[in-house]
Amino acid sequence: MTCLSFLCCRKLDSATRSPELDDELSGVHNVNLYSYKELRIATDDFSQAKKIGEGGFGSVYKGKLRTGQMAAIKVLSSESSQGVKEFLTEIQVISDVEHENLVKLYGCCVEGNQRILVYNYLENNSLAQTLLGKNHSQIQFSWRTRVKICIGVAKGLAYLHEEMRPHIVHRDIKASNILLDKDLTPKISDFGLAKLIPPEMTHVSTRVAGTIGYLAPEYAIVGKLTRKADIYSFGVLLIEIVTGRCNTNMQLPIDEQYILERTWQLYERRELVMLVDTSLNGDFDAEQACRFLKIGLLCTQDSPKLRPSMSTVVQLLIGEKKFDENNITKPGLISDVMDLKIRPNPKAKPDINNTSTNYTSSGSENLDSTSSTGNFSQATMTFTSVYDRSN
Ligand SMILES: Nc1ncnc2c1ncn2[C@@H]1O[C@H](COP(=O)(O)OP(=O)(O)OP(=O)(O)O)[C@@H](O)[C@H]1O
Repeated sequence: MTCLSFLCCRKLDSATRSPELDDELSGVHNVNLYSYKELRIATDDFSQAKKIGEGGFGSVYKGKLRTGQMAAIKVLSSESSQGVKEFLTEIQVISDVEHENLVKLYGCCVEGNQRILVYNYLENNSLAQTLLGKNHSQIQFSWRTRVKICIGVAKGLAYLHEEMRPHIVHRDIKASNILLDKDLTPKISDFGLAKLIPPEMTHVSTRVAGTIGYLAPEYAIVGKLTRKADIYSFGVLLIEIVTGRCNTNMQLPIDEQYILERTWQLYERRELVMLVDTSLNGDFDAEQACRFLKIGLLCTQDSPKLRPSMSTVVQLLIGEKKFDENNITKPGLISDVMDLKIRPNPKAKPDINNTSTNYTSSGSENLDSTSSTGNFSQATMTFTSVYDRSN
């Protein structure tokens, strides 16, 4: 294990490293550099038995490091040039980040074609596989635990948005990116899509990346990225945690398929309490649960200006601050990939080099938009919208 800032002094695969990669790495500090050999030993040669997950950019293995620490070892798929970019972004972004509700990056491995990230191993998997993937988990998510998870995620995001300089927008807040440690403390993971927003800028224009179902309308349609896009995704996640269901479920009756639409309907009928996860068997604080659902609606307002900042969300969740219900209007909703094709921004100028809509899945799940389960909506996607003018 070597400190990455010494990398340039070592003739480590310099023949196979691009000058671009060297450039990117020279700016990265505070990250340990692991040899491929150490990680191969830790994972029994990346054996199936040690594999714990598969994400959009590669496979994840569990392994014991030489120090005795358990680690989650994420091997980037070697064909993906986009993956290398995500890899470098992830290192740059999280090497400086330390917070109870953010996954800790121990270090990385850059040898030959290998790009590997080494994280703190979290014992209790992701919210997607536990809370929302009910059949595969023994974990009981009591109301207290859910409150702790919602507040923890909100604090982690508030830290990225407001305490980090430059501000960090995560861009892919969703249930599969919230991991749980042995005490069910939530940790936000997967910073590969993160974007840094310098303090003087209000937003950056970017190729859209994220997960349908969690995407803020203004970001999905014209690629305008601000912290408010994460706040929208957090609102969707908050409602998922209270209700115990995925944001999209095509197997439900038509007016219940999209969780935001359903939440709005029941809010208007003053019947929000009916949405709370029935597996709690009524063992929850109804006032608090309805407040959380209303905060979810506030976070997912169509106009980004109407969404509260994350530090305000934390205060609202813990009851330190109150909100005016008159401020809640119908949430914005992107329900279908097709929406992205047919709703261009009339003010934006098209880029002549980039006039087609190009959806590239980086996820491992079924991206067929006719899928009856609606699973496509939970995979991370990157796509270039018609009016994208950026990177
Ligand atoms: N630090 C970790 N500790 C324990 N398990 C982890 C850790 N990181 C990832 N995993 C497991 O590996 C799986 C894949 O993670 P990864 O971040 O690569 O993709 P994802 O977020 O599920 O999907 P996508 O990249 O398409 O958004 C996770 O769902 C989780 O089960």
